[in-house]
Amino acid sequence: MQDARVPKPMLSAEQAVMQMLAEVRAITQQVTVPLNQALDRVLAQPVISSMNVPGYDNAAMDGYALRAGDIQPNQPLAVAGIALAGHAFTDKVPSASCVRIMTGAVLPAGLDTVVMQEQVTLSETDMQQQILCQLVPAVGEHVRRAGEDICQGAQVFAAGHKLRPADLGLLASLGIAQVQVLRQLKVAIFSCGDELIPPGQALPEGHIYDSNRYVIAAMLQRLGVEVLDLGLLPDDPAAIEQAFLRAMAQADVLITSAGVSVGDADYTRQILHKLGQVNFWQVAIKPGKPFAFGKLQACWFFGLPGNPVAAVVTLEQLVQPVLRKLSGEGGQPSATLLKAQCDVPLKKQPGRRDYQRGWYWQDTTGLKVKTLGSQSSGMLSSIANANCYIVLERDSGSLPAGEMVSILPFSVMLG
Ligand SMILES: Nc1nc2c(c(=O)[nH]1)N[C@H]1C(S)=C(S)[C@@H](COP(=O)(O)OP(=O)(O)OC[C@H]3O[C@@H](n4cnc5c(N)ncnc54)[C@H](O)[C@@H]3O)O[C@H]1N2
Ligand code: MOO
Repeated sequence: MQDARVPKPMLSAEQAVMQMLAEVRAITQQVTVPLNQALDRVLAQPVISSMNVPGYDNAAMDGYALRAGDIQPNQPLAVAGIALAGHAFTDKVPSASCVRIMTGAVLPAGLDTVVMQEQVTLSETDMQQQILCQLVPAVGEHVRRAGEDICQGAQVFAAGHKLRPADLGLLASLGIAQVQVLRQLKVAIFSCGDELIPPGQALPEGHIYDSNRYVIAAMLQRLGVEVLDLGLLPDDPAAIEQAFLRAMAQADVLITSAGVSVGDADYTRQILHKLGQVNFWQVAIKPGKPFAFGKLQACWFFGLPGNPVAAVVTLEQLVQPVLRKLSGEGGQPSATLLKAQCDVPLKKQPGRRDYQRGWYWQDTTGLKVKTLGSQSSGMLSSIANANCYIVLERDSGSLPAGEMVSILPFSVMLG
């Protein structure tokens, strides 16, 4: 067993993430879900379009469909009929004629151009309507061509794509009513500690409310995984071991918070060593230094630090990429660091990369950011009131107000 008192070399966040990513493999089981339940699900197979979208040439504007070559100066075109969306227009259109057409209606055979109704002068003689074009249109103007959005046979999405709201619309536009996706990753969570009380109950002296379970469950929901909440446990080895065994039997992943630092009163560490292989790491980030990762038979284990903000930061920055890989997500979005001018001085000690909680906004001179109150890793208000991290690299010390700093807007897990 490792001796918790022996200082370990600190890993960078990138090293920790790379080591974990190298170990895990994506789940492979597939399920079929109807489109209206497919949001945030990961495609198990590529989607190939079996049709053109649009399926036919149609009008992009309300106006008149015509042959551009028929337009001669001061020569009106006779209106030969009307083409409405959803209704076939089958009449042959004589030369030097046009058809009144509505947006989305099929372009009548032989015609090649639509002129907006605002750009024609309409007149009527002997029950016959006719138009005079005010401008000479380019051939094909205001016509949406068959297949110009999506071509029959084209790959629309690759396997591993996580479906977003617009994607569901696009699949619907192809007539796809259900999709083959990977089953959801099942993530068990629990909180543990004699000092913890569930919200809604009276708080005895020397106790705090269990907040980590609520933040962690909500962040996991945002990621689109299935959450198995095993509740709040006392510091009782039998109860903790039972919860571990349940997670191992029912979940792909177990995420706990607390018990990963050097304190004495944690049975968690002993039980983890008994049930599987778990490494206790020191990661050079603040907050979030103590962190555990390993495997309990077939169940991956992530031990987040107990301090609430440290739990949030490690879940978002270290665990999120691994959960995305386990869920089968390909081409994970890389976090985009932005530059902003910091309105306030920042306190920092060199040694770890800081994820200070900040609020950024745009003003006339560019992006600005400020911290909001204390940066203690026990204070959830520091993250609840923030919309980004101010990322200060390992070697950096304190900074005066006015410096340009790197900011990392919150990911979907916190946004
Ligand atoms: N001597 C040292 N002490 C500590 C170190 C260290 O390096 N040397 N690291 C500190 C850091 S950094 C962190 S972070 C914490 C992490 O400790 P643990 O993960 O072992 O967690 P605990 O000590 O059990 O709890 C820490 C803190 O979090 C509160 N907590 C725990 N669970 C919850 C919950 N579900 N909801 C709300 N709050 C929770 C707990 O009451 C403690 O206050 O260790 C430092 N110590
Ligand atoms: O993880 Mo601790 O301070 O870094 O809260």
